[in-house]
Amino acid sequence: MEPQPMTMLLEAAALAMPRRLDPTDLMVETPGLVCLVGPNGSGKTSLLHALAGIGSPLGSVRIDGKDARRAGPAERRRLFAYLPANRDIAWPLTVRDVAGLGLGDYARAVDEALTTLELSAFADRRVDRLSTGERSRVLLARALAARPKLLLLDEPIANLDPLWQLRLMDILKAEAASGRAAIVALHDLDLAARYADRLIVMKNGQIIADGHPRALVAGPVIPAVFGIEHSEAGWSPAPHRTA
Ligand SMILES: Nc1ncnc2c1ncn2[C@@H]1O[C@H](COP(=O)(O)OP(=O)(O)OP(=O)(O)O)[C@@H](O)[C@H]1O
Repeated sequence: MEPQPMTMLLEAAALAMPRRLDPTDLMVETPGLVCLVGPNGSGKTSLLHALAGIGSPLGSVRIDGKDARRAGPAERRRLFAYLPANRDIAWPLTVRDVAGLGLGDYARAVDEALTTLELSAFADRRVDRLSTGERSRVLLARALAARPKLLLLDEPIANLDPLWQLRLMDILKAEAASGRAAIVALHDLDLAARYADRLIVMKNGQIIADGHPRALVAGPVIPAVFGIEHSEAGWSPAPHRTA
């Protein structure tokens, strides 16, 4: 059987944020889990912000042919969900309330997402009384519950324990396999190499490499960008930074 053509999902044309992100063209197709890696300050959050339309970015973003910037709130929820790096929510609301914020028609999907993130037993607890990792899972549940075409996730595994880091990457892989796209900023190169379908490497507000994760992680770009080197023991600082 002929392979099915992939759906063009996201097209970001000359997307930029002055002083934060250089003009960037990006096309992402479904299904796909795209990991963004790069040193601190390299522009991962800025790229996610620009894609999500946060902070008056320049350029245009089209998702399945629709201009994401012109979409109304309900349409935006179907197009994409954004998980910020800062999950420090201190609202006196329950887990179920927060997971369903702005998702009035999605009660069942919210319950399913709470189950996926193993939060059902917490559903009536206040989010401001949860641990940091638990709060992260609540906001992840909200992102998944909207069932958007595109997930934009900033360091979703930060604050998660090792088991939940792996579980979340499995969940994201399954989400991508079900026809979505996810663009995920990550600092863990090994998880990025293991799970991503595509790896984008950023430096100084630019995409400097974009390709197959294992090939990129085994090649010269990552060591040069981060100033690290790989051995049997894992990653370690390179004696002399080359980038
Ligand atoms: N609100 C802002 N206004 C101006 N410059 C900003 C703003 N936020 C970030 N920057 C700058 O933009 C650059 C990219 O920051 P960004 O947060 O996108 O990096 P990052 O790759 O996500 O970093 P990290 O790994 O530390 O989260 C940095 O030099 C940062 O100082």
